[in-house]
Amino acid sequence: MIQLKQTNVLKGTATRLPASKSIANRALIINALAGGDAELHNLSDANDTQLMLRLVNSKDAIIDVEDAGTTMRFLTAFFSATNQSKILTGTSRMKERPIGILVNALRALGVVINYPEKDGYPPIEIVKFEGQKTNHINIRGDISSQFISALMMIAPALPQGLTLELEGKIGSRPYIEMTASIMRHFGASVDFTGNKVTVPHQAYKSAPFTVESDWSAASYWFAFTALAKEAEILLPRLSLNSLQGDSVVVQIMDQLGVQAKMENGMLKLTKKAHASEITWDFTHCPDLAQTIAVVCVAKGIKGNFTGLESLRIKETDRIAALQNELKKIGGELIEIDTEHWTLIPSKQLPTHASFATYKDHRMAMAFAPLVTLMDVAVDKGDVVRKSYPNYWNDLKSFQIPLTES
Ligand SMILES: O=C(O)C1=C[C@@H](OP(=O)(O)O)[C@@H](O)[C@H](O)C1
Ligand SMILES: C=C(OP(=O)(O)O)C(=O)O
Repeated sequence: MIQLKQTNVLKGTATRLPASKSIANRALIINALAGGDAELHNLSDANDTQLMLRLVNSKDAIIDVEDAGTTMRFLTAFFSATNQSKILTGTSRMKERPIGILVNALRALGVVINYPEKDGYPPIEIVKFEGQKTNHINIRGDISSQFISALMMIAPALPQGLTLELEGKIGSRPYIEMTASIMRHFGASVDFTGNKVTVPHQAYKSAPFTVESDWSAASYWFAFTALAKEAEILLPRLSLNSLQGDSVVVQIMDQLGVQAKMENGMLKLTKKAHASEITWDFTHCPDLAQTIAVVCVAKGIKGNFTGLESLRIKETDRIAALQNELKKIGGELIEIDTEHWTLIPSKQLPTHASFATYKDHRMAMAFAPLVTLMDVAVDKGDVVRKSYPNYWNDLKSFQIPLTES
């Protein structure tokens, strides 16, 4: 349990803001396919990236990805394309996160894959790649973009290359663009236009690469700024012109009372006036939804949200987790229909609250900024290691009294 004492003036620098695990995990896969000798700078110390770093070269027969979605999906494609027979497994939650769409695509390509436990879910057993059977695959775009990114990254290594036709709604599109962009950095030609991705067979080229800071992690500092009485927070190594779709947090938080400006190479966050209601579609930035929901509830801002569907299959069912925990501060997340949610803000905040985290790093990190308004307890605080291992240390550096028990 992490106990935080109310602190409503925040001034300083989040010096340990991590590098993006999404970017790092792509660079690690592509570098391995390129021969593995590129200099990769600023790799994240996040557990998801540390897992990828270790597992991509592992000679073990059983690969445990723990709770890392990208590591699971990207390695499934990587070990398939490189014809390494492996069993990939993970936490009990990972065994509930779907992988059937990716496995079906790999099977169509010519990979023999079995499900040792439940059809459509990890663990999976990669038996062998029998040779490429097709170079054209139709794939749903609405469950997880990670399946598409995984296939794109191995496509140059496939003898016939690969065309992917994305069907239905495409979610998390910026993550697909990010994949294309990092592939191009490593010398690959990729075309992603409309709903079609085309990647010819080709060799990746080794090239030095530096990972940007993580915009999803930065979102929590926007939340601290939005909720504090006074704030001036500096964030290092962030680029406004980012590969990361979550940099859209600048526009969302502009409506929620945060001004963000580049100053001397750092992003400076200060307070400004805010709207009384916000309408936002999270289809392309699902990882920001928890941060924004907490800020809206605490600041009395009504939310009209769409694009939350994929939240149900992340580290936890994030819709259910938000509904439970927002209630504790007087907020309500109401499902209007399968695509629309209304967020009712709090009329009166409590003086203290204790939050469960559901083994989800983003539950812990999204609720912590409430410390600017009340005493906060966060259960199982070490979940942050997935993406931002130094989160609590960064909070301490802002003089927020913190005890662990
Ligand atoms: O490709 C990536 O790095 C990611 C894609 C998104 O997942 P979905 O595509 O499943 O929405 C996002 O939620 C996840 O944190 C990271
Ligand atoms: C959904 C997330 O990660 P993943 O799907 O890679 O486990 C996340 O970091 O919020």
